[in-house]
Amino acid sequence: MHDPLSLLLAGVELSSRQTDNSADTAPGPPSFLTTVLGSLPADDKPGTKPLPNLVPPDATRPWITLTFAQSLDAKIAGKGGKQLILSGDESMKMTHWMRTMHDGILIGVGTAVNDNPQLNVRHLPFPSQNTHLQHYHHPRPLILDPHLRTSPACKLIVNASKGAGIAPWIISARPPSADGFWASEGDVEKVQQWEARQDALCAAGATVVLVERETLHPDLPSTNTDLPLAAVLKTLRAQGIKSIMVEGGARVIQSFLSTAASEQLVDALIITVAPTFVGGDGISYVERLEDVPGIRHISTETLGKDVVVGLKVGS
Ligand SMILES: NC(=O)C1=CN([C@@H]2O[C@H](COP(=O)(O)OP(=O)(O)OC[C@H]3O[C@@H](n4cnc5c(N)ncnc54)[C@H](OP(=O)(O)O)[C@@H]3O)[C@@H](O)[C@H]2O)C=CC1
Ligand SMILES: Nc1nc(O)c(N)c(N[C@@H]2O[C@H](COP(=O)(O)O)[C@@H](O)[C@H]2O)n1
Repeated sequence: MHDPLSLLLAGVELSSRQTDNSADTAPGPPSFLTTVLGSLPADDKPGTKPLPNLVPPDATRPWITLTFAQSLDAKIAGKGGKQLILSGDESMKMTHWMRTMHDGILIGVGTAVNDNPQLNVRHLPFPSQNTHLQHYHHPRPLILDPHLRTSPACKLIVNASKGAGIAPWIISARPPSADGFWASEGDVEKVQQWEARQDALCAAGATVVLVERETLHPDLPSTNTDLPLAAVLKTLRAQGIKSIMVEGGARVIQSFLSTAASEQLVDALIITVAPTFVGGDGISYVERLEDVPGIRHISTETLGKDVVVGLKVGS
């Protein structure tokens, strides 16, 4: 039943991942990554600061690198959203180098709840002195979470409370006013529950960053609770976040790609393709990459068993 081939086809990791404890064996990011995104000035040790050259075309938003790992049949997760480790050791390490290059790392609450990720850089070589967290730049975790579904007991918050991670910012929006013309009795309760979740997250050490909902008809009740990406990015830029690595999941990738088809919102894409098939019941993103205007190939590299493709958008 669980022969190596079926496990491989299901995207299951076959060997245990080893953490490389030598800072000398892998002194810096793979050349593929520096070709696509750039590198730190020679005076700075690799991985210790976000890249200063990641500058967006205008000051209304941060630089956006959209990145994910997919199977040959373009799935990013298994049946029912089961988390799959698609990246091999080498491309996973590349992803961790990429994390050091950005001010923030953004995921949707679907990924936060489903994967309970750490979003740290633990696959990079340990420096001989100093702790991992002190040596490397760790990006600020950013979670798109309109209904505050993130658990106060998730790894991101617990790690930060132990001094072993950067506390996440939960990006949300206050629910529509409970005393407006369209409000119903249930709305009062919804607002109270949202406020209770906000208090619990803040008490656990997270920061809730509020975004104003932008709607064409502010007097009508909104059925779409997705946070407007342009407003999210503007808020984050105003809070000092100059570059963001967007790691998924499916709906967030879809939102960024569909918005990028009409306005420039994504600056670079780095896609890891693992030599495995997940099958028709796996989770995919449905937007078409070719619909993003100005998208162009920059570099491709084989890292272990995977192929990693780097693209850029705009000039
Ligand atoms: N292979 C890979 O590289 C990766 C794979 N994954 C996989 O992806 C899956 C999770 O994806 P998915 O369930 O789609 O969840 P997402 O992580 O994409 O989160 C989606 C949720 O984010 C909230 N949200 C707020 N604003 C927006 C917006 N503008 N656009 C989209 N979402 C918004 C919504 O929350 P609400 O519902 O509360 O309104 C929405 O349901 C998991 O299976 C995970 O393992 C994740 C990352 C990388
Ligand atoms: N690069 C990459 N390859 C995969 O195979 C993946 N499944 C992911 N997933 C993303 O990484 C998060 C997990 O991060 P930690 O290992 O907990 O630090 C996961 O939530 C996805 O965002 N990425």
